[in-house]
Amino acid sequence: MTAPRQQPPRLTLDNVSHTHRGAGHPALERLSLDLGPGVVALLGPNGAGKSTLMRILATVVRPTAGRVLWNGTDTARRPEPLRRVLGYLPQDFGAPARLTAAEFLRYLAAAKGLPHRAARARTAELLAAVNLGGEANRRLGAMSGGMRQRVGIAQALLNDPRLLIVDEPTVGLDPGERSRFLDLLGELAADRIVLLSTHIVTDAAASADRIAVLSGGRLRRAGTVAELLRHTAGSVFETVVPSSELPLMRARWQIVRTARAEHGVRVRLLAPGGRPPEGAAPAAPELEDAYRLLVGEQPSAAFAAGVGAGVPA
Ligand SMILES: Nc1ncnc2c1ncn2[C@@H]1O[C@H](COP(=O)(O)OP(=O)(O)OP(=O)(O)O)[C@@H](O)[C@H]1O
Repeated sequence: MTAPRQQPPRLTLDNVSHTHRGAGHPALERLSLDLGPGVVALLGPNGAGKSTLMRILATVVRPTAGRVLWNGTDTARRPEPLRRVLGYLPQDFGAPARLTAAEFLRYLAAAKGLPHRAARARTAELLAAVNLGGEANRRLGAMSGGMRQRVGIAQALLNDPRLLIVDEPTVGLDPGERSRFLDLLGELAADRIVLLSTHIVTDAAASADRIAVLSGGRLRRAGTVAELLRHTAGSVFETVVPSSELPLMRARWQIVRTARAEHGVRVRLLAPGGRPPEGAAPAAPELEDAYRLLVGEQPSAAFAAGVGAGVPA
């Protein structure tokens, strides 16, 4: 007999706003999103509202307006259905350095009420799932950052969550650890919603099925990488200028990046709907371009007022 299939989880944000007590401005404003299984990256700069949103979704704080629905149930009125199936890896999960990976997981399993034998079995299963089967007896204090983060994921999986929230998980990991960790999130997302917050565009590009770009408490756009790139088509240009012209370029256009070139500086810039610099060539958009366009930091205002007008257009 086959086990009955679980309904795919569904998380709906309906006009969610939040103003922290005593704060002069909202941390989140009228945010709406509908999420199913897969990795979703919340991508935004510092102060965008990512942590506030994650704490609302983890039912730690309530939105001051709007609703969050877990499989149709309002999580502010009835948080238990979501809490039962929630896994959370905060930025620093306070790994106790003296405990081994297995001791730490067995301790948490016992705290969640698992009997001794079940806790041992679950610990072994989870360490294998995060590719740490051979490291069960290594102390957390003797692990690399990437290994510790995988233990962090293992603890978040103890209750086999349907919603896994992971806050800025790749900070401090080297490139190899980072990519292994992001691959693991992808594997875990087959039948779960994995919500990853990050300000690193390449992490979002490498791991996410969908990306929600947040800045200033507002959802700027959500979609697949392809959808975000389509939105950016026709706005990205590259040109080479003498390095002395760079400040003026910055005053007039949003610069994505610069690189030294043989005869000056290669500049990648955004000119949405406007005029690119004379001689600039259109470039195929990348996620970094889409993100910068959506977050929309403007050319330096100090220059833009006057000096920028001197740049040849
Ligand atoms: N407890 C609080 N009280 C008052 N204001 C807060 C509080 N927590 C966050 N804020 C403010 O809310 C806004 C959003 O902050 P939040 O921490 O959610 O952003 P973030 O995207 O997670 O940023 P970071 O990447 O820096 O953690 C910021 O303006 C922040 O100063």
